[in-house]
Amino acid sequence: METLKVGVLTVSDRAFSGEYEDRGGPGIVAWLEKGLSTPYETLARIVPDEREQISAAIVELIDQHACHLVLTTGGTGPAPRDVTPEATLDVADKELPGFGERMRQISLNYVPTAILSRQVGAIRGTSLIVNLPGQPKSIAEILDVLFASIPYCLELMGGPLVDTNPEVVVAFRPKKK
Ligand SMILES: Nc1ncnc2c1ncn2[C@@H]1O[C@H](COP(=O)(O)OP(=O)(O)OP(=O)(O)O)[C@@H](O)[C@H]1O
Ligand SMILES: Nc1nc2c(c(=O)[nH]1)N[C@H]1C(S)=C(S)[C@@H](COP(=O)(O)O)O[C@H]1N2
Repeated sequence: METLKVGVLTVSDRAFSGEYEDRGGPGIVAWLEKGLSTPYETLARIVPDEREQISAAIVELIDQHACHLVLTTGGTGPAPRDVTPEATLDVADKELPGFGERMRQISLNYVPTAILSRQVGAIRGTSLIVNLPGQPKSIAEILDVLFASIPYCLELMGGPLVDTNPEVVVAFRPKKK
């Protein structure tokens, strides 16, 4: 049985330069540790808010390291240097608009500024890319709900069977006819 490979990409000028310690990448890894009940591996990268470097990191994680899922954090807002959604779509074959819609809907339960995130979900080849905001607390706020739809998405894309810890989130799979 193939093991799920997750690319974890922090997009932050200040975490990249060392001005502050990255809490985004470790926050995603910590969420996977409590949220997943099936085996997985993670590969983490940090890049500054530079469109080409973000795209290159996504391509490296998927094309060279065969990540089935890439979770990014940061750079989704309206600030001039926020370009993660554009960099994601630059290297995507298809967008999955429901991911952005659902994530903003979830986040509105926490902050009115949820609408400022331009985060997207997209497909490159047979891999799923999901943008999370930069606020470290937003990672669990979103994944605790959103991850219900990710295992079935990975399955439909031909990826490994992934299951979740039901105390965190229950993976939804439609019943077979
Ligand atoms: N990787 C991270 N580690 C720790 N805190 C972060 C990280 N990314 C963002 N934050 C926090 O969340 C806030 C909002 O994130 P955002 O992505 O908008 O960052 P920013 O203000 O554009 O700056 P930067 O790109 O330098 O992180 C930041 O101001 C910072 O306090
Ligand atoms: N769940 C959740 N979503 C959130 C937030 C948050 O704290 N929690 N912050 C919002 C804010 S303040 C901004 S500006 C946007 C974009 O954040 P980013 O530029 O750090 O990606 O995400 C929004 N989405």
